[in-house]
Amino acid sequence: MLYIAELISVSQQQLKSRLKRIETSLSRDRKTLETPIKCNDIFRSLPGQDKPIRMVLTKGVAGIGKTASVHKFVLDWAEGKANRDVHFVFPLPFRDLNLMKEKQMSLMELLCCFFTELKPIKYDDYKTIFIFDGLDEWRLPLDFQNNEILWDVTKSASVDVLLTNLIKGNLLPSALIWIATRPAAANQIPAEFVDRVTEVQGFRDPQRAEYFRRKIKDHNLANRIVAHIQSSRSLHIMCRIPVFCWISATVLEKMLGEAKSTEIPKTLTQMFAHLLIVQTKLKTQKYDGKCDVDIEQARKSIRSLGKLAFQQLEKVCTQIFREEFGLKLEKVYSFVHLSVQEFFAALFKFLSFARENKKSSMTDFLKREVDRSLQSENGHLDLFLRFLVGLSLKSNQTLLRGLFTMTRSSQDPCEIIEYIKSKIRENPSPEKSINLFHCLNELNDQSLVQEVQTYLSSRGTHRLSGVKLSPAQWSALVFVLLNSAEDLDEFELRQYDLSEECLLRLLPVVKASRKAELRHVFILSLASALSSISSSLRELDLSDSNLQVSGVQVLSAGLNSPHCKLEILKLCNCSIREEGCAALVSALISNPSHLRELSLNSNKPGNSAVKLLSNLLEDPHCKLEKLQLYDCSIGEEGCAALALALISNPSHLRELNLNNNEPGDSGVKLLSDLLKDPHCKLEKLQWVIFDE
Ligand SMILES: Nc1ncnc2c1ncn2[C@@H]1O[C@H](COP(=O)(O)OP(=O)(O)OP(=O)(O)O)[C@@H](O)[C@H]1O
Repeated sequence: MLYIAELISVSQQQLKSRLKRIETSLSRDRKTLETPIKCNDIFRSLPGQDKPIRMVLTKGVAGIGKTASVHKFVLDWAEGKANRDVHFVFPLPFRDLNLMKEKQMSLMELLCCFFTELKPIKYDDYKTIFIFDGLDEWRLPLDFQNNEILWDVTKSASVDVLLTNLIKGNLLPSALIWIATRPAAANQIPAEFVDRVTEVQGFRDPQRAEYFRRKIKDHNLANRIVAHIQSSRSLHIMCRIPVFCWISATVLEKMLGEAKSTEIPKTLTQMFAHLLIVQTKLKTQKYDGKCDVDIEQARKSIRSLGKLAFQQLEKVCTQIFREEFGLKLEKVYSFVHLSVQEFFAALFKFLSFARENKKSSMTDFLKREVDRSLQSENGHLDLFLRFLVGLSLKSNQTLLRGLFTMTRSSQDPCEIIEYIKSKIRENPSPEKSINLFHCLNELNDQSLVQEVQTYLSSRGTHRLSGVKLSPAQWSALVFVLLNSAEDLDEFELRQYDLSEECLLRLLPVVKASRKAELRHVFILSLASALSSISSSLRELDLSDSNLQVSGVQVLSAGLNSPHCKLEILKLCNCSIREEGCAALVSALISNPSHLRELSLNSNKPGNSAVKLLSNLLEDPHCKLEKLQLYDCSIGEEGCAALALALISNPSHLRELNLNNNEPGDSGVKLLSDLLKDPHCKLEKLQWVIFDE
């Protein structure tokens, strides 16, 4: 273990320059703020985390690779490459569990149904993992409060009762549980039962390129596809999601591989329209053994698939086609991906309108669909709407003319563009307005986006200061920032405007960033960002804000939320006094906070608050590893309390900065003794004392 104790007398000038150096080196030291976890290590605690992990909730948007991660986990275990200490892994997709939703059975019977070779044994004696994939597809409520309590694995109940009891740990308490879900359904599992929340974040640049190079055998072609995707902003963004990589690879391999030059798809509708053409040709050649597509037959099957897709989408029943042998060898069919279903549904709706509805105009039809999608709370019609407006464009209809004859001429898109913009101006939720921007993109309208891009194009800080943005422009800004080609690693409010309005408007961007710097701002709204289940904020710097007691209290409420994932909190020079400090400590002490680093430099917590802080360090929930209390007027009493706490066993603290305080002789003595104590885990302690 490395002890660094600085007990030196230096002049104030020297001290300042030393501290400057320390600060500079600290700010250069930008560590990864999110901890990447390999899927095989999903139940493994990270260094410094003592609590065993029983229940993991993994979130991720459609097609990002949740099921792929689950399959990899099971495969590696089955091949003995990982988790060799685990005796049984039971993958139970929610989609298949739906087939059992009417039945009454015991957990044991349920398992024997899925795994026919299974013998009823005492699973409590074995290390067992249950994996439930696709919570978003589960069709029954999970009533954790009112469902009957079940302890016995041989006692019959409905499947939802079995599930709530497994998740709560009533049934097989030693079994580990992994649930994967799209974000919208994640809140069905109460946070108190979840030990770890992870997120599948898809491909970053190198992985995207690797995907195409592995999938496409011809190296030159693979490189051309990678270059094309990099050159198109929208494709580049879409390809964060592996399923879009698959679609893009299928389409682009064909298009770029052919000698004749066609316009390369840039929007989602274009890409899916090409996918339909490519797959229809492929089916004709591969399964029908013919060269030319039988147009009539293709139309018929696309229409039938479209009808099925549309009807099931309306019922929010999700998921071109995959055949599986599901339970008891019944054949189960599903769309390869929800987005494919959404495309088919939109195509069906569009063709039906074009064929049947002679009275109403296309624009009125689209307006009604825009309204319907805005009313849907869970967003299940969002992508459907994007495809629908995309299909209304003449260029996309021309693309599909080989397969369909459009009996109505397409209309000028100006009117529907204006209607969508008017809806954006009405300031819907950020998710809804982002989808409306995607719709504008499908209609090749970039006007609102270009407006805000002119503000953003000026480099430097405070670009929006003094600028009055309309609600639509704010939404456009959020859209641009969320869809920027670079991954959102760091958000700096000062780059835009240091106002509370700016912060509130850009909150969706703050939530999506891994790191946010919001210096000089007084924020009350932040608590909502911190406590939101979709918050990915790991580091927050509020230094130099006049937080006052109410500010700290609101912030503490955010910290108290089980969804808060903050690991690093900097509150330097925030006028935090005793009461504020106490609120902070009580938030951190009462819940399993993730905070590892806390900077309270240049505040005035007072001795009693320092004592509370010391209690916090002794609390078994506290995971703090680094505490900065530079220039906090801490006297002998405070130092003594801290020293005592650090001798206590559970403290994880590795670094403590007490520079520029007033420990007095006895404080200094206690701190020096502390370093000799075998219980103290400190690796770095600083208490520079300077001569006035
Ligand atoms: N790591 C990966 N490497 C290559 N392909 C991948 C990877 N992850 C996912 N894919 C591809 O993306 C498709 C969608 O992935 P997957 O089904 O795992 O997504 P999901 O997050 O479970 O989506 P949903 O919420 O819609 O069920 C897969 O069929 C596969 O083709």
